[in-house]
Amino acid sequence: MTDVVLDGVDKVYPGGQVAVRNVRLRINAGELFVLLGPSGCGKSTLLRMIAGLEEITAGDLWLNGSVANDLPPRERNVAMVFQEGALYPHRTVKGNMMFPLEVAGDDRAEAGAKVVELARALGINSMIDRLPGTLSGGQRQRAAIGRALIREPQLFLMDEPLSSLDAGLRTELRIEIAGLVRSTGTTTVYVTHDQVEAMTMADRMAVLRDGVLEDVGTPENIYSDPATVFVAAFLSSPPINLLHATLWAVEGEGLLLDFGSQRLSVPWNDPRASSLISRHGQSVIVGIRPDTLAPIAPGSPAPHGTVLSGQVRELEFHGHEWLAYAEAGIPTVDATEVGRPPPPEQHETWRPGLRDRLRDMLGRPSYTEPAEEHAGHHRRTDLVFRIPPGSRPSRGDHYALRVDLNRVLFFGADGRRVTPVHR
Ligand SMILES: Nc1ncnc2c1ncn2[C@@H]1O[C@H](COP(=O)(O)OP(=O)(O)OP(=O)(O)O)[C@@H](O)[C@H]1O
Repeated sequence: MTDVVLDGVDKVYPGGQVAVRNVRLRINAGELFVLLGPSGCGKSTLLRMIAGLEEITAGDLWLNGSVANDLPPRERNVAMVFQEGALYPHRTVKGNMMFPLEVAGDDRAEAGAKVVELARALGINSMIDRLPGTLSGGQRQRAAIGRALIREPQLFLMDEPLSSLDAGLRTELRIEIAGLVRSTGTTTVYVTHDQVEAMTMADRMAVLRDGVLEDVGTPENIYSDPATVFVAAFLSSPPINLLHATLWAVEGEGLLLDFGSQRLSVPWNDPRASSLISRHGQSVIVGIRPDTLAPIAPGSPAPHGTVLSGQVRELEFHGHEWLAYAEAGIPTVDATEVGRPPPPEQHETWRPGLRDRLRDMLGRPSYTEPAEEHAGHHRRTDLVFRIPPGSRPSRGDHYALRVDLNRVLFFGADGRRVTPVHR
């Protein structure tokens, strides 16, 4: 087992392409650690630097307490599996798995027994005498994983090993891989762009964007307490509602989230109020996951400041629930835009009527100043929410939705969380 530390690591490819920027990360010995992010964010580059297949431009890589920047790959005791695990086509599964042991000069009988044992754990023991060309994609990947693990590496690196398989097989194999590497205790770094794979497999995970580490933590941490808008959006399926609001501190009422046509209010006794008040008069991004919105039966009372409403425009039936897309007249934010330079046509949206009323109430001259920050690119789109099965919703229906304010997330215009992130 090896622990891996990346200390301020950069990668700039010849030609100037910056793939990884100042990554600081500790992967603990024995951990199944997932690197998650969209295509091109630098996941493979980071993995290849750990393997020694790519030079580190700046910063240090530590393996087991020693700087390993210049350590040749063969001296790192690392095994790697790629998207298409390359097997020797003229060797059987057993021959492929035996190969690393043969090279190391291991006893043949002992090596053979080891291969059979691992093949059994991987569910391919009945096909160890077959050639790779006669196997399915999933079986080939199992054999490639077997060949990588047979040497009992200190560090196991996997680069999207399931991405060429169909959905059912991916689900089956991800459970098996996680079980296998946990049972061996091998430190494993697993790269994927699939958030479900990351959340279901990882002990801890990191989310990368444009070569920058946006967040690191357990899947539970990152899902419920994301550091940035990008992370919240990347891990949300169905998509998180990211609503643009202006935040006003209103005496006697609480922190008013003004969405233009609708409002919510966070009471003063909410533990986040002390952080939110510093954003008085500014743009914020309010993150509301669909499972944080509950349809209210017509006529049922709801506490003041906890309800949003919309008219259903589209419906999707998912068996265990309906997913509704409702027009709510609220400007929404595109997570991929936040934290990047704003488009030139962007401008602050605010309501002079409300601003004037609040100025009168609080007597704070700052209301007359336009907010300095901008929260990404605003579009008027839909509010996504869930409707329990058994209902018979229709397009055009009006819904009032109770918002679980405790689970609402607040981000600044730069995409970072306004309230403290707990790790
Ligand atoms: N050899 C190279 N020379 C120049 N640029 C490269 C090279 N390899 C990768 N890049 C660039 O570095 C960035 C990160 O690439 P990388 O392959 O690490 O991303 P990734 O997150 O693994 O993407 P994917 O999921 O699509 O494989 C990309 O912009 C890519 O175009």
